[in-house]
Amino acid sequence: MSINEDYHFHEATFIDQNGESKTTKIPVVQELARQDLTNHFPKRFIASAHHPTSVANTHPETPPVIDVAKLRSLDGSRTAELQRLAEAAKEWGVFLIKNHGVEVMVLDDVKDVVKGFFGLSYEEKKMSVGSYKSVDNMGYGKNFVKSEDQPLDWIDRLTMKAAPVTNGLSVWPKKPANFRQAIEKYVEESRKVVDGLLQDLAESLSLDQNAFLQHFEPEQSEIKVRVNYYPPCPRPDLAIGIMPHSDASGLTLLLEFGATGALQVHKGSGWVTLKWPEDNSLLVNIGDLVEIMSNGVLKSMWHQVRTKIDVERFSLAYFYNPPPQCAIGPVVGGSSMEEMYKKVVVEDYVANYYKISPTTSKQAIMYAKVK
Ligand SMILES: O=C(O)CCC(=O)C(=O)O
Ligand SMILES: [Fe+2]
Repeated sequence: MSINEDYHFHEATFIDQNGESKTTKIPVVQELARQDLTNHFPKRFIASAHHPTSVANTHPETPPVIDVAKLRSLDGSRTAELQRLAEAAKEWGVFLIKNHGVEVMVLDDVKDVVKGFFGLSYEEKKMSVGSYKSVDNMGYGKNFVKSEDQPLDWIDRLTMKAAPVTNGLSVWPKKPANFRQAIEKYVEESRKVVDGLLQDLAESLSLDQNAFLQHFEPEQSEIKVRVNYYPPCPRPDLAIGIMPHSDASGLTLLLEFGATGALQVHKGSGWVTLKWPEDNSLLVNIGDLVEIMSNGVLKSMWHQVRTKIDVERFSLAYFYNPPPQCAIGPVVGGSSMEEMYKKVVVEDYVANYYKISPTTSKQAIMYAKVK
């Protein structure tokens, strides 16, 4: 069987270094993965030269687990849990939450519709999903593609704007029929969780409880939902699921299922593989915008996703941002701390992030740093 004819392509349009608009075709990884690639792994997916695998630690670790029930309790356990939260957020930039209050049924429905969507044929997926024209990195199959020769991620993805609700931009899949309903229910429930965590994080840093949350105006704040599907990969030594990046969000809430032990965070001098049981815990990571608001006391997480040889993995990333026109800057809470970041308008920050990404190091945040 020829490896050139039996899969479809996504199209990605980008502006090249000469300012010209280019379109490149990206294989649908889910279909590519069904072929026997052992002896001719496609060159465009070889990322190992850029991201050597040897630096990863071989013993996966479970990130700190924060008990949201304790954070909400009225007894002494709240203070101790706030302290643990501050340590986790500062030391890891990422933590798991349990007892978060999002119901198991809601999570199960999300898992079902996501699996259902990726279970459709390519034609059905395309027919089921509308398109975002000229909106960066949104829609089905779009990726951080900025050139013909960059290594491609071993991933198929679908990104939607879940809030504010707009009629002009809609890529909600029509199949499975309850896709939108299931994700919107999850978004509604998770929002309470992330709003609470934004307050807890501020409080844990001895700031006013609403120091971060005040920017997340309920009607205009943005929630993007990205569904990631990583098919089994015959060469995890060569390909990467998502290349290293930080998220251009305030907070990101991540649900993973199918497999664990693929997300890696950069900690200390190397990559740490994160592994956790599929027990409906959710992972929270600090995004660039909270790094700015916290004046760098919290650091957005530099992370990447590895591929796995024998199992497929799914994740759903929920990116929570203040309204696009909102200006954010460091909250130093009356302390004498020098401001290390400038005030930035959220949409300008995000536009710059997409303009320069992908990057090989944490560069996007430089846009907001005081030189
Ligand atoms: O799949 C994951 O674990 C992480 C996904 C991610 O980093 C992203 O979508 O930005
Ligand atoms: Fe990410």
